[in-house]
Amino acid sequence: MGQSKTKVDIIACGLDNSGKTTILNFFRPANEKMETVTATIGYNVETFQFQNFNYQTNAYNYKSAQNSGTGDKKVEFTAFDMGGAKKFRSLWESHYSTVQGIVFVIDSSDVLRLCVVKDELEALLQHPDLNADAGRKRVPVLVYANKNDLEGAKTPAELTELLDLPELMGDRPYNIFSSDARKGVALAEGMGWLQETVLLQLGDQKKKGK
Ligand SMILES: Nc1nc2c(ncn2[C@@H]2O[C@H](COP(=O)(O)OP(=O)(O)OP(=O)(O)O)[C@@H](O)[C@H]2O)c(=O)[nH]1
Ligand SMILES: [Mg+2]
Repeated sequence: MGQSKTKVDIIACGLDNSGKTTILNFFRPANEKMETVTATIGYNVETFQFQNFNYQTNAYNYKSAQNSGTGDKKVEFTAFDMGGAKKFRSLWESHYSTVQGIVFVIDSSDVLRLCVVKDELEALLQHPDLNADAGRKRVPVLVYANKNDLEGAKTPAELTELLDLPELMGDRPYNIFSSDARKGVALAEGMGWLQETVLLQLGDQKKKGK
C-alpha cells in the first residue's frame, strides 16, 4: 500500500559562498552525493525525500514530528538551488509565487557582507509575490546560520539582532539553526522544522477547504 506523497517546492537563497549547494548535497542519497561542490551558475533543481531522516548518524527526531502527528506523511521536496552571485540574484524572484518554503543561508563568519545579506533578505521578504495574500505572507523561512565552525562566526542570537529578523519576518513562521554544512551539523533539524511547518500549514488549508 503506497503512502500518499505530498510534494513541496522550496527555494534556497543566500549570498554566493554561503553553503546552499553544500546543504542540499547533504540531503542527496549517499550514492548520489557530489564529492566537491562548485559555485552554482544560474540555478539547479534537486529533489529529495526527508521522511524519517536517518542518514548515517543524523537521526531525525525533531520533537514536533511526533507531537503534531505529521511525522508519518511522505514529503517529496523539490528544491531550487539558486546561484547567490550578484548576477544571478535576479533569478530568485521567478520562483517566489510557487514555493511553499524558503531556505535562506548565511555565512555567519562573513561579517563584512552582513549588510548585503540584510538587503537581499529584505528584498526577498518584501517581494509582492511573497505578500500577494495571507498565505504568501506566511510562507515559512528556514535560516541556516552556516559555517559555525569558522572563527568569528556570529551566533543565531547575534544574527537575529544584527539583521533585525523579527521585524523583517513579520508574521512569517521562521527559525534559525546554527549549522556546519560540511559536517552536516543541524541540517536535519532545520529541514525537519521546515517540513513540519509546511505540513501543518497544508493541513490547515485543507481544514479550511481551500
Ligand atoms: N568551513 C565551512 N565551509 C563550508 C560550510 N558550508 C559550505 N562550506 C564551503 O563553502 C564553499 C561554498 O559552498 P557552496 O555550497 O558552493 O555555496 P553556495 O551558497 O552554493 O554558493 P553559490 O552557488 O555561489 O551561491 C565550499 O567550499 C564549501 O565547502 C561550512 O559550514 N563550514
Ligand atoms: Mg551553490
